[in-house]
Amino acid sequence: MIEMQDIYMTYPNGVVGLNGISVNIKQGEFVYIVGHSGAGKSTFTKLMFREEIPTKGKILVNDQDVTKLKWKEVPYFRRNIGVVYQDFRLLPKLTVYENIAFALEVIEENPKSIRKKVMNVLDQVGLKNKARFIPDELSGGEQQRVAIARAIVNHPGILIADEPTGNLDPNTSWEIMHILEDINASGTTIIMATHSKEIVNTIKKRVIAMEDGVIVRDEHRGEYGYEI
Ligand SMILES: Nc1ncnc2c1ncn2[C@@H]1O[C@H](COP(=O)(O)OP(=O)(O)OP(=O)(O)O)[C@@H](O)[C@H]1O
Repeated sequence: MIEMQDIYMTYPNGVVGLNGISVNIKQGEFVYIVGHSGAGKSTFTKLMFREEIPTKGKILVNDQDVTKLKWKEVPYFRRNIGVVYQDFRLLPKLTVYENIAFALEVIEENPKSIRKKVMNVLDQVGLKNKARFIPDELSGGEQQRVAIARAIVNHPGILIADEPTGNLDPNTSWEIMHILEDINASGTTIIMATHSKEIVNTIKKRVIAMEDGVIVRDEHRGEYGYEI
């Protein structure tokens, strides 16, 4: 469960990112965040995994107030949240296997359990045969699947996807969406910021629309609602 209570966020340079947001997202929901560029979508998601701290307001993730976490508590808190980005953000010199294993090595798992988890998650995203490749040897869609595998290898309760199909062609985008739907079907909450009208209007989910740092629409099985 994610609960935001009256959240305001002003960046250090004075730009207002969020201007009074309250929202509840239940475990297992799939939520699209839509809105024009600069509306506050990324800011909204960054607050959930403590990439940013609000200027005012309370954010509860599974009853824990994220705004009150000490720096040393942040890595442990983030184990329950996977994040994927438009530009994949894989480590270019590491293989697919190593990119995913890295996420487990930093939390001191034993090598045998790491191998099992990495191969299982690669199987889940259909990339078992590419474990030894480096990111440059993969298509954009494959790189995004690796990024998703890395994000879910710890079985997080929440997956945040910030424009995960933004760099992909339509066919590849649908493949990524089907992977996200499968992950959601296993109980993971998915929060996805997107500019894709076609995806939002085809795979119907809750839609939160933002403008100028506030929520202007929040609908169950909503529409994209913008002409972009
Ligand atoms: N690190 C930052 N420092 C200062 N201002 C920022 C920072 N990040 C975002 N902003 C500003 O905050 C506002 C909201 O930005 P945000 O990135 O959340 O929008 P967005 O809806 O995700 O946009 P896009 O669709 O282009 O990704 C914008 O005015 C933006 O310029």
